[in-house]
Amino acid sequence: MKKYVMALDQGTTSSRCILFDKRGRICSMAQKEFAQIYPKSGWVEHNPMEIWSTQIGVAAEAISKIGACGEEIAGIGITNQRETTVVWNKHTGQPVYNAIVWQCRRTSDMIMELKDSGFDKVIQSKTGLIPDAYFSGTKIKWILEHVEGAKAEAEAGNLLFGTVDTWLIWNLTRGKVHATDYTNASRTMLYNIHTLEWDEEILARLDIPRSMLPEVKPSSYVYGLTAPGIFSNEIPIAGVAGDQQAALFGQGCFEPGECKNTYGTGCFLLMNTGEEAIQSQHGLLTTIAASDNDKVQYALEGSVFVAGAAIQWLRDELQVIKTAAESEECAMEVKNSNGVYVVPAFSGLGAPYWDQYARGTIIGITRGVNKNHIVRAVLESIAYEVYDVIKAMEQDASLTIKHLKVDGGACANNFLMQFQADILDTTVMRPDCIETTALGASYLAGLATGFWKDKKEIKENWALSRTFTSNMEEKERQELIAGWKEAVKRSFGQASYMK
Ligand SMILES: Nc1ncnc2c1ncn2[C@@H]1O[C@H](COP(=O)(O)OP(=O)(O)O)[C@@H](O)[C@H]1O
Ligand SMILES: O=P(O)(O)OC[C@H](O)CO
Repeated sequence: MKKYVMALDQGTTSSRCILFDKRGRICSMAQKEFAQIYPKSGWVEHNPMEIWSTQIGVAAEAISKIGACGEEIAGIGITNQRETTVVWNKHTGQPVYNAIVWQCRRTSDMIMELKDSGFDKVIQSKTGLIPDAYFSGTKIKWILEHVEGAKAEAEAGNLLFGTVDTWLIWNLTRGKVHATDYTNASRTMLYNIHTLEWDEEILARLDIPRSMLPEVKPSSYVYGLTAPGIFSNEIPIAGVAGDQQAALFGQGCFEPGECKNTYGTGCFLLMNTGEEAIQSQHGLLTTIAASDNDKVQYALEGSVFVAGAAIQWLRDELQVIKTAAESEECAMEVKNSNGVYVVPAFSGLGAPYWDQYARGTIIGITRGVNKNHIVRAVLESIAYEVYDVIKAMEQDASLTIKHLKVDGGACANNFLMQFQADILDTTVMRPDCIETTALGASYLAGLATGFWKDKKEIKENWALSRTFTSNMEEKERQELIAGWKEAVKRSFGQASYMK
């Protein structure tokens, strides 16, 4: 009997596996962090073999923790850090270079060239994206231009490209399936989100051979079976979606106007816009949302590059906290940030500013500022970043967001959630299950394999854990926001004059 759906959640900092039951409850979970590689300032890489080994390792661990067997698993849903780029040899399965991570800034100058020639407009109208080093397109170009022999091998049809979902599917099927889903394809900057095809004009401009690209399939669809020996039996890979689109689905945001915000390494606000691909006038992206059939749905997205990563920076680099959770205690020790603002533009700024050359900035330091003020200012900065993207979304969609569904690791922080509600003057709703990314992927797989009947059944699983409502006076809110806007301005363009 089928008891579980297995979600493989390959995030920026860790690989996770969760087994969910029919009611969307977590039955088993295993997680492993892996190495972040920073070869140069602004560059970020992962080892693709470590992505694979940690992901398959946590899958085995989650299964054995509860003594489950392969036969009890109805299907696998894959969800992943998006845009991160892997190129490998299709005969040996060996990557030709490390995975270039979505946060990596190494192709900023390539993007500037595209902008200078006006090609950014072509890209935006076809892909829905605001050209940036964030997306996969220029990362592939960089690998082909900088790895010895890669260009010729790619032209000879020997190299394959994939985002992390594709890399995992390839390994799970031992090279049988080279595919991705609509949501991940829509983050490559190579995919026309209106015609649902790889775009020949953009491929030609970036000099990327079409033969490297995976087939594109719906998010809820049987991609193939795991190869013999991977698990105790062959399990269908039946759901695939980029992590932010999976979270939107996992939160049950199926109708136009419904939105969620995920507080993970970065922060990603997504609003379902149904069959309409709205082009933002305020610095947001148009992207493909996950759906339960082969009919494509769209979403508006505000992508903030650094959120929980700033808490990790406090923990690992500054070493002012020992655990991420300790940031909440520090913030509550002080009444306010004592005039300090932190802009965590470690990887430039994404939505709504899109400044590739912005860098991290701290302003307002006086002699009385202590570590708790700095920690508090970092947490507050996450809420301000979200404020900026919410305001952009409200303008684009001509509506007011009165309730915000949240998820992701950092939404466990009560101080942050309260400050978020204060700054937005909006009710923040935290569900019982904050692992909605994994949950969304499992829903997609469970719908494709008949484990769940329909979206109605899924929606009934959503349960509220806690709401946060605003306690702040309007005057204070406006003063704080004005200070943030000033701080953001100071972060602009720093990398361009510090080269
Ligand atoms: N209690 C907390 N307070 C603030 N940040 C937290 C807390 N717990 C986890 N985080 C942050 O959340 C992030 C992990 O969330 P997760 O959703 O697992 O991210 P990802 O999928 O991007 O790896 C980390 O960056 C961590 O610093
Ligand atoms: O790893 P996460 O959860 O922060 O998500 C990363 C995003 O998919 C990047 O676009």
